[in-house]
Amino acid sequence: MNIALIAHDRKKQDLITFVTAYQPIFEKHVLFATGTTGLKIHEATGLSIERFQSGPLGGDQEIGAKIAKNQMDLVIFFRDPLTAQPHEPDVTALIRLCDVYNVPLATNMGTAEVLIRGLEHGDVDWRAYFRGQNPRLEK
Ligand SMILES: O=C(CO)COP(=O)(O)O
Repeated sequence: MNIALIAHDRKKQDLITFVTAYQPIFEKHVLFATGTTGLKIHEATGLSIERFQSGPLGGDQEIGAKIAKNQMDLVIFFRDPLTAQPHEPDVTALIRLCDVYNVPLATNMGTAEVLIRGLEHGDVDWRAYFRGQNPRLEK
């Protein structure tokens, strides 16, 4: 599965902690991230992550483009609900595209726990069928 990892600055440590806790699961999938988030997760875990631009410079939109092309299966986006973001329209657009394409989206750690355990349990396998692929054959 293709998984996008994104966190606003005050949520980055939470996401690093989360990915570290579930690293054995994340290792089985293809990871993408906005620029700074991806760098920090890579530094903390050594996981291989394809990085896009930093969020304020267009990274959210790049991930949105992959969603629009049916190339993203799950999005974990730890938003900071208490800090205004200069690129708020991009954040809103990314979340909107997840809803347009029925891509599972966690915007906080509580939901991310449920999603990642469900992923391991095969509950997201329907995404691969949706893409016309066998979920057991792809990384
Ligand atoms: O701003 C972001 C998401 O909206 C995240 O971007 P960075 O990962 O580059 O900090």
